[in-house]
Amino acid sequence: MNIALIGNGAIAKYIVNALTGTRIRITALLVRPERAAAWDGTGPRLISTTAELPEDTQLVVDCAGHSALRAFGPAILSGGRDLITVSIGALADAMLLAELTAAGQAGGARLHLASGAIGGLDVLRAARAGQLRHVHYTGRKPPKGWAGSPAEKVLDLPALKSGSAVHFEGTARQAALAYPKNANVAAAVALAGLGLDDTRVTLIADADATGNTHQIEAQGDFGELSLTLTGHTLPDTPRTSALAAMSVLCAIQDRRATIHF
Ligand SMILES: NC(=O)C1=CN([C@@H]2O[C@H](COP(=O)(O)OP(=O)(O)OC[C@H]3O[C@@H](n4cnc5c(N)ncnc54)[C@H](O)[C@@H]3O)[C@@H](O)[C@H]2O)C=CC1
Ligand SMILES: O=C([O-])CC(=O)C(=O)O
Repeated sequence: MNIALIGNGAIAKYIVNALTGTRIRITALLVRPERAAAWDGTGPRLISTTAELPEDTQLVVDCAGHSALRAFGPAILSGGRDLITVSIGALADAMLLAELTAAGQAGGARLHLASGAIGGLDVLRAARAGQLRHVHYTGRKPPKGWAGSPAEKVLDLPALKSGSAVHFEGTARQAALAYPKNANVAAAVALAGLGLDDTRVTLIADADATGNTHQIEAQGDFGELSLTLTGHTLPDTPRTSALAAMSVLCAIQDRRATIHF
């Protein structure tokens, strides 16, 4: 199978590394123009437009973030290529969601949402076939994991040396739009379950946290779900859980499996 990746950051590096020497070939990395212009000819080819995607590319994988999904997603789908994304919070923008849906329908292609840094989405998806009454997601990271996010406006993150502080409470849609690099899990939980406007979200900076903790509390006709996942982060970034990168790899590998979840 031949795939292209969007992005060249922490998640993309994990995927490139994991796929090296396997039967899944990376045809190109879609990156910002200045990065593509500086390509030295080693490693996967660097390109900056979807028009440059090598013809034999069967699948594109977004590991870059909301702006990249917005910039490249519609053209990839309308061009007939399936797309896997981790930038799930971008779908909180109703116009982008409509654009991606129309592009997929026009091109006969599908957008697959990687499960990302959380588990339990299968429970929520099945549970909503009955009545799902309440879903609350709590995301907890060490202060440095929230650097560059709106948490900086609410808290003095470097000064938080012990204990924890809430810096966001609201809906999953509000969280996803305000925290593009930190609330994709909130959006995934919402899209799997009660939806972006009815899923409650709490985001916490915790000086005592050693990794990123994700909690789901849900109730409905199915019963009750209480899930806590304490994730290790990727070596390149204190912000991103390793499981997010692993879920992308899993989604890619699933494309080749005859029997899969
Ligand atoms: N679903 C989930 O559970 C998670 C989702 N994410 C999403 O994945 C994204 C990537 O995460 P990391 O690899 O840790 O970030 P990173 O900052 O290490 O890497 C992002 C890469 O994408 C590139 N990029 C960003 N916007 C671009 C654009 N418009 N065009 C071309 N290249 C672009 C950057 O230059 C960089 O190479 C995050 O921004 C976040 O939105 C991250 C963690 C968990
Ligand atoms: O990687 C994580 O732990 C979660 C994250 O950043 C997100 O939800 O966007």
